[in-house]
Amino acid sequence: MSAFDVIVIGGGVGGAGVALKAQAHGLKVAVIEQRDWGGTTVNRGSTPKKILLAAAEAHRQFRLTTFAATTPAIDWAKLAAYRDTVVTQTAVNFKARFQATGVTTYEGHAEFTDSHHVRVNGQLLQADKIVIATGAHPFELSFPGSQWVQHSGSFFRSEQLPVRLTILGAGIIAMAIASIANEAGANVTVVQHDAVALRGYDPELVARLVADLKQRGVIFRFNDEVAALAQTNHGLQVTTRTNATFETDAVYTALGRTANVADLHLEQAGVIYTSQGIQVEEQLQTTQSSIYAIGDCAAAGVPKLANYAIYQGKYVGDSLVAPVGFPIKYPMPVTAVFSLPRLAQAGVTVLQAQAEPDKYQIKEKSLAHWLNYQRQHDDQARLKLIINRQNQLVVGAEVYSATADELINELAILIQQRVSVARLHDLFLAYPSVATDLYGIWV
Ligand SMILES: Cc1cc2nc3c(=O)[nH]c(=O)nc-3n(C[C@H](O)[C@H](O)[C@H](O)COP(=O)(O)OP(=O)(O)OC[C@H]3O[C@@H](n4cnc5c(N)ncnc54)[C@H](O)[C@@H]3O)c2cc1C
Ligand SMILES: NC(=O)c1ccc[n+]([C@@H]2O[C@H](COP(=O)([O-])OP(=O)(O)OC[C@H]3O[C@@H](n4cnc5c(N)ncnc54)[C@H](O)[C@@H]3O)[C@@H](O)[C@H]2O)c1
Repeated sequence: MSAFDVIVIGGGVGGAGVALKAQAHGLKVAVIEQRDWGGTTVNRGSTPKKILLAAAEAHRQFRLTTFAATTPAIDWAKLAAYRDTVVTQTAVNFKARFQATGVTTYEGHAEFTDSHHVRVNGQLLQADKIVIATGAHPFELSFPGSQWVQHSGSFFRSEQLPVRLTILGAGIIAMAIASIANEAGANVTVVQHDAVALRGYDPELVARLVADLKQRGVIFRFNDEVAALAQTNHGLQVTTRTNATFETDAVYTALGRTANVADLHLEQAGVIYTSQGIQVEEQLQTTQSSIYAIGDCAAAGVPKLANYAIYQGKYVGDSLVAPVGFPIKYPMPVTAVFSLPRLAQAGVTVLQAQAEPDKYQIKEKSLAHWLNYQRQHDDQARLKLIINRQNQLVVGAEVYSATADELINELAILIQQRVSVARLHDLFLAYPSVATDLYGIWV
């Protein structure tokens, strides 16, 4: 039987965060991966998404900025081949990094036999500490014809662009798929069961994005759900709860994700989980103190995002050598929706500020007249800054623009460093750039 100081179940970004930290601390570490090294992020999430998005973005920029009579079409087959090359190479590098640093890798499905033992490919492994980093899978729906439904990951790895595609859910993944597919020439329909798209983001900025996508031809069906799908000679016939019918070629779900816990035999290890994921306390220990859970599989009360999974992984990697003795403390939240244009937020949100008007003031600024936005025809670009009324410091920001993901990171640095206008003006930056616009927009 092989024995380790730490076994990590799951070779995604969270698992890598723990394993590489623990290894750097001199521990003997094993990582077990059952499917693809790099997990969701590398294989079905942000890596393939951002490759496809680059093409859609270039197409949109060409259309908006060149005044050309026609825009060349995206060659989806070649784009897909390039995407697969990048994904494959990234996954290979992911595994190679473990091996280069001395982490032992296993390929196969891991399951607990007790709180210190895990079985993989019939082999029993033992460890003092075990970290569960098994991620999550797409939420499934069940209705007549639901066997024709694919997951969002299938869109990001598709070989062909469907002519007509339908997305279930109007969340963070749906908006990225709708933006990419629409720009690449597909007819897109988004079905959202209630009236709220991109829950948690400023509804006014979300309405701008929805209106923008509608104007480009995306159909939104709010307050509706798909009730049945049937195969026809021409594709799939969709019937909704409100009895609307339409034809489509592919249906993708983007309805949220459920923790991967079912086949780990957690009961053998004394680890409790709920529908939210594996129960963890504030130092990410499960109900069995030698076992931790991190990333998308843990019910830790934070967004299920790659940056949180990595942060939790590093925290646990440190705790394994010397218990930190204090709860995990998360940095200020910073997130982006990779739609065209993008939405991004940092710190206190507009919705939180609106709920506490005595505490926060919201300052809204159009960005459209700044050169960086003019040159990109980004004429809807907007920024909302949240100001703490007591000390007049900026504590949050939301941005709607083609480059919102970049600006939000710059704003996040200013917010976290509590940078004053005077200090910002002392900074010497390359001009003209998105960063130098900050001279004019910071309060
Ligand atoms: C389409 C999409 C786009 C996204 N885009 C972004 C983004 O832009 N920014 C962002 O921050 N986040 C994004 N996310 C979220 C991000 O991908 C996840 O938060 C992140 O992957 C979580 O990392 P993890 O290590 O917890 O899980 P995962 O990356 O899912 O890794 C878990 C690994 O564990 C393996 N595993 C599971 N069970 C077992 C077992 N029993 N034995 C062995 N191995 C097992 C799985 O095969 C998997 O490889 C996106 C997600 C999706 C689906
Ligand atoms: N840029 C990023 O940071 C990024 C990008 C993609 C994914 N992610 C991560 O992936 C997770 C999953 O994303 P997602 O877009 O699948 O989930 P989501 O929670 O963002 O959105 C799901 C949407 O589907 C709706 N919905 C639920 N049931 C429905 C039904 N039957 N019919 C129609 N609509 C229905 C929900 O109301 C919600 O609006 C996110 O929570 C996030 O953690 C992050």
